[in-house]
Order: sequence, then structure tokens, then C-alpha cells
Amino acid sequence: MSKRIQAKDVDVYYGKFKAVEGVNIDIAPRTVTAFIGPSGCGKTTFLRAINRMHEVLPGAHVEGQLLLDGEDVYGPGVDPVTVRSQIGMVFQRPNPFPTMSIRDNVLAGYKLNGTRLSRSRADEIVEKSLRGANLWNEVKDRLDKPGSGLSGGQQQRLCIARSVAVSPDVILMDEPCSALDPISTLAVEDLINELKEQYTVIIVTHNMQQAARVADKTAFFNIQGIGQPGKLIEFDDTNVIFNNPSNQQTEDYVSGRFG
Ligand SMILES: Nc1ncnc2c1ncn2[C@@H]1O[C@H](COP(=O)(O)OP(=O)(O)OP(=O)(O)O)[C@@H](O)[C@H]1O
Repeated sequence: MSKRIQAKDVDVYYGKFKAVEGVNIDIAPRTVTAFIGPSGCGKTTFLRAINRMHEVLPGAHVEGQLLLDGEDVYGPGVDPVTVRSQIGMVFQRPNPFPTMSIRDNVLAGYKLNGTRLSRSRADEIVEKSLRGANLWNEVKDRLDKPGSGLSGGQQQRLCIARSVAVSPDVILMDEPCSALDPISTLAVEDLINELKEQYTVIIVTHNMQQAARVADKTAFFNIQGIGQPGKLIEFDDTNVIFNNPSNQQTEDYVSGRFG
């Protein structure tokens, strides 16, 4: 089920270094939001704060509130492992478990959290997830072959299948197409468009055409200089960000004057 993500005055730290400052954003369910901005402005850092991946680094911490349908994911007693299954993540480089079969890759989330599934339930999840990732037809006859035998684009769709298999509410994608060729990129972009029917999707991208193609909303982050924290400068309909932004920094960035 797709859920709303809200950040209220969120700061994100690596030890004493404040990498992201004062983010306030309200991301509606069943939308795709792109995070854009120059290198080092904190897009990935903020993304990883949303599902508590950030805190796995020693000294890394988050201040402020991050709400999933109103519930603070950093609230007392909230289990970060549960948060990460509600808010799935797809990384820059496809990272299927190389020796695991395609089928076991899709089921990896269940294995990791110790959920036992009947054979028929597991079959159902594998087929549904691979269909959801637009990969079923390409792999249905070789589910027991290793995930590493797929092309890069297929591996990325397998990783998307793995993340949808555990029925998340939100899918975070950190430059999911940066290691893919243009045809695989198109397949993943098509898939992102379909995913928003069921999930809230957030994608970090350096490719502004990609943001324009896939995102309903776009958030522009910026940084004033080295050692300064990144900030969310403007968040609006993608169309507005690219064609009629309110902020001069956004205008300069999208028109290619810097970054
Ligand atoms: N593990 C880390 N330890 C300390 N500082 C880090 C770490 N990872 C990132 N940073 C710093 O945090 C800031 C934000 O980095 P981040 O990777 O989030 O930016 P980004 O906008 O995603 O950049 P890019 O577009 O290049 O991926 C940068 O100053 C970066 O050097």
C-alpha cells in the first residue's frame, strides 16, 4: 500500500558534519518524486535517512521527524528492520546475490527476516513480483539459474522485484539507471511509471531528462559551498521546476548555468 512521506525540519549528520539541513517535504502516495541537484548536495544522504539506512554508518544520525503516513520512522521502539521492509531501496549498481537463483533472489527479503513460506505461496510471490518488475516473461523458464547470469538491466529489474516482493509502501531508488544502457534505462523508466500505481516512489537522478520523463514532482537540492550542508531549495510539479521555477538557484541549475 502506497504511503505518504513527510520530513519535518530534518538534519542529517555524519558524526559532527551536518550534510543536510532543515528539510521539510510532503510526498504524496502514488507519486514519483525526483531528487535532483549538484554533486554533494545531499540527495543520497537524505534518501538513505528516509528508510534508516543512514544510521548503519558509525556516528551517522538524523534529527527532526520523518513520518510514514504520520508515524515517525525514528520513533521510540520502532524497529529499523521493519522500516526498511516498508521502505525498500534500489541502488545505483544492480546488486543481486550472485550465487543465488533468480527465484531465491526475489525471496531474499523473506529469508533475511526469517519468514517461512509454503512452496505455493513462494511461487505466487515470485511470479507476482517478477511480473510487477516487467521481468517475468524473460526469466520464467530459468528461475533456478543464478541472478548473475542476467544482463545489467535485467539484474536491476530483479532487484526491483526483490524490493517489491516484501510489499513495501515506498520504494527509494538511488540513480537506478546510472549503470544501464539506454534500452535497459527505458525498461526501468517504464517500470517506475507502473510502480507508482501501488507505491510511493522517490528517485535520485543526475539525468534531468529522466526526471522530466518519470517524475510527477521534483525536489531541487543545493549546496552553498564545500563543508556547507545541502538544503532543499524547491519542491514542486516537475513541469514547474523545469519550466517556471520560483527560485533563482533552481532556474540556474535546470537551465544548465551550473552543476
Ligand atoms: N560516509 C560518509 N561520511 C562522511 N561524509 C559523507 C559520507 N557520504 C557522503 N558524505 C558527504 O555528505 C555530503 C552529501 O553527500 P551525498 O552523497 O548525499 O550527495 P549527493 O547529492 O547524493 O551527491 P552525488 O550526486 O555526487 O551522488 C557530501 O559533502 C559528502 O562528501
